[in-house]
Amino acid sequence: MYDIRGLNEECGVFGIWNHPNAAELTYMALHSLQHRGQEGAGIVCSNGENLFGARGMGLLPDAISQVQLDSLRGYRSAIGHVRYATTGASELSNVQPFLFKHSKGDLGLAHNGNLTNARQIRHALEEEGAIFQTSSDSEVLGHLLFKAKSPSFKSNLKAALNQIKGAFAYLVLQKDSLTATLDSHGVRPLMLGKVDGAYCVASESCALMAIGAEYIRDVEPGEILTFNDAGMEEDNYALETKHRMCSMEYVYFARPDSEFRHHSIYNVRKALGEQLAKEMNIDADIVIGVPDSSLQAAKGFSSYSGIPNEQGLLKNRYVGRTFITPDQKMRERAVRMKHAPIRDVVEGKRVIVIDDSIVRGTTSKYIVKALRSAGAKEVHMGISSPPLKHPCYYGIDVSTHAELIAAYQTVEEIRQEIEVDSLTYLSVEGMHGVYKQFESKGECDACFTGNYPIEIVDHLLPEEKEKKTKGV
Ligand SMILES: O=P(O)(O)OC[C@H]1O[C@H](OP(=O)(O)OP(=O)(O)O)[C@H](O)[C@@H]1O
Ligand SMILES: NC(=O)CC[C@H](N)C(=O)O
Ligand code: SF4
Ligand SMILES: [Mg+2]
Repeated sequence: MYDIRGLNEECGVFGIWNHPNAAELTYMALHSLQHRGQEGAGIVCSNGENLFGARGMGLLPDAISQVQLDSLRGYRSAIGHVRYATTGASELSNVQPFLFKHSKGDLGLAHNGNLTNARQIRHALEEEGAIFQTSSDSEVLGHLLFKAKSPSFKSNLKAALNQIKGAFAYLVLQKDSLTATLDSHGVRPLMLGKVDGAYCVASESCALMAIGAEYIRDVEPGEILTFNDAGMEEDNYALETKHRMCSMEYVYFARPDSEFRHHSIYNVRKALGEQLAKEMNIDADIVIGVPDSSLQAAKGFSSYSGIPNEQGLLKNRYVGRTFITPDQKMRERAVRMKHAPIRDVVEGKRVIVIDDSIVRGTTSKYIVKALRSAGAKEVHMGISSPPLKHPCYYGIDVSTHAELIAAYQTVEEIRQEIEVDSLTYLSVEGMHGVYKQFESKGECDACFTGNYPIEIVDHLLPEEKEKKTKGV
């Protein structure tokens, strides 16, 4: 299976404590997080004594059947997960939440992110006799928790969290508590909410809205929230914390109706477009966005520049993931199926087309050709994020160096390759400036700058990533 999307998402998690419809609400919330992962989904529930789970491959309705969901009805606490693999193959054993059966008590585990020292820890644990059930990085936390000696779960958890490195929003379900925790840099989003008096947490606030929950606040870097029958306990495990929220969450990954720090992603993307217009001094007749994720940036570009915003491209919403071979020719065909120009809108016009990113250049190359063949007089391209030059090790499948066109070509070379009249990327400073306007306290920008905020211990070698991408 090959995914024609240029950028792949990165898992979503949801958890709820003490609600009579825990499983159903988790299912609904996962539906709203489906854009974050389409390879598999699962739910683990607690009846106050034991844990039970259902999981499967594919989109949520394929992964969890009505019969399975019915079997989880009536349990009062649950965690759920939608997966896009970053470490470990795309197969059922790696679909989360993981459910550990142990004499110390059952434990459910759901993780969004990617650990950068999982291989090292796993190797050490295997040397001591541990037997792993999956090839996923996420499983190591479970082993560290069961191996710990203290009678206090909290102190075992803190010790384990201080051992793992990387990006993580982890949910841990036990018979008497639900724990939510974020890595010390807060790379992945996690939101706290409340519905009918029950606490819940979700990767994005759109999932809270979907179930009618109140969105209370964002979970902070290094924070541990414990929910049990006494309420919510706020704590933290990290000696040092920094805010390094993933820049690409704002640019592309999160749903536009989601809010970070109570500011909508919609408005952030519009502001990215405005900032791009400030930096891109090109005159044109119309500005169009590449649907869907770049429509807000195009709106922002238009409102700052005064150039009218039109819908010049139509997206076939039924083309997403396709089962095609990963050669360039088929990829190009798939992109052609996905976007169609509207001739009446672009004919005879000087067009500025806005996209949020260029990964391999497949989308932009096709779109430029398509706009020209529909009669566009000039085609200028504006990208509402800086050039993607480095892979991501923190839970997003931002390709290998070899697949990132900006890793080995200058902006002028890319301009020539995609055959566009001009090409402008948003500056790194411009991007951070926009996030500041929305009360963000600091962001990761490693895929643009190569400045990785968290140590990468395991170093997934480019060749290995290549193999993974090709499903070898
Ligand atoms: O340079 P490329 O390799 O073609 O990748 C870049 C494209 O990938 C993403 O869109 P994608 O098609 O994944 O999904 P979207 O419809 O959500 O924008 C991104 O928004 C760009 O349009
Ligand atoms: N994208 C993610 O957050 C994936 C979680 C985990 N690293 C996995 O591969 O399953
Ligand atoms: S490297 Fe890029 S995609 Fe990965 S967490 Fe940092 S900003 Fe996000
Ligand atoms: Mg796109």
